[in-house]
Amino acid sequence: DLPSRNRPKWTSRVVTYRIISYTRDLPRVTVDHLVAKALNMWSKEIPLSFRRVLLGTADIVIGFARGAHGDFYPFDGPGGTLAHAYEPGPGLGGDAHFDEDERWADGRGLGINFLAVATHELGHSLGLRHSSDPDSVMYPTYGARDSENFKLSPGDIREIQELYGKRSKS
Ligand SMILES: CC(C)C[C@H](CS(C)(=N)=N)C(=O)N[C@H]1Cc2cn(c3ccccc23)CCCCCCNC1=O
Ligand SMILES: [Ca+2]
Ligand SMILES: [Zn+2]
Ligand SMILES: [Zn+2]
Repeated sequence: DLPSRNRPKWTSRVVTYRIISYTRDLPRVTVDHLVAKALNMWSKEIPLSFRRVLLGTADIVIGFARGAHGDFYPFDGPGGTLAHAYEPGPGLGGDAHFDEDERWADGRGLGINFLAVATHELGHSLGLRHSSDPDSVMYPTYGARDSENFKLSPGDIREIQELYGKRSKS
C-alpha cells in the first residue's frame, strides 16, 4: 500500500486487551499465555505495549464463538474460516474472534496451532493486511507450523514497523 495512505492504526502507546471467552480445547492459562506470546511477538518490534484488563472495556477484545455470534461474519463450522479480526478502531475495531468449531491445539497435539492463528489475527488487530509471501504470518491461508521456532518473517517485521515505527533499542 502507498505509505501515505492513512491506514488505520492505534495511536495510543499502550493498547489494552481482554479475553472474554475461551475454548474447551485448551486450558485457560494456555490461551492466556499464547495470546500474550502472540502480542509480544509484534510489540517487541514496535514502540507499543499491551496491557491486559480483566473487566470493562478494552481496545482489543478476544473471544471464541461458533456460527452466528453477534457480528456480520458468522463462523462456518469446522474448517473453512478459522478466525477473523477487525482493523484498529472503536467498538469492534481490533477485536479478534476464533471459531470454537475448530480443534485448537497448543502446537504439540493435533489440531490448529492457536499461537500461529492468534499471531495472524492480532496482526489484523494492529492494522496489517495479507501478504503474498508464504513465509509471512499474514499469508491468507493457514499452514501448519511447529510452535517451537514459530516467528515473524522479515516482511512481517517490515510491515509492522512501517505502520508503527521501530522500537528504540534504548
Ligand atoms: C490464515 C488463517 C489463520 C486466518 C484466515 C481467516 S482471516 C479472515 N483472519 N484472514 C483463514 O481462516 N483462512 C482460511 C482460508 C481457507 C482455506 N480453505 C478454505 C475453505 C473455505 C473457507 C476458507 C478457507 C481451504 C481448506 C482449509 C481450511 C482450513 C484453513 N483455513 C484457512 O486457511
Ligand atoms: Ca471454521
Ligand atoms: Zn466475529
Ligand atoms: Zn487474515
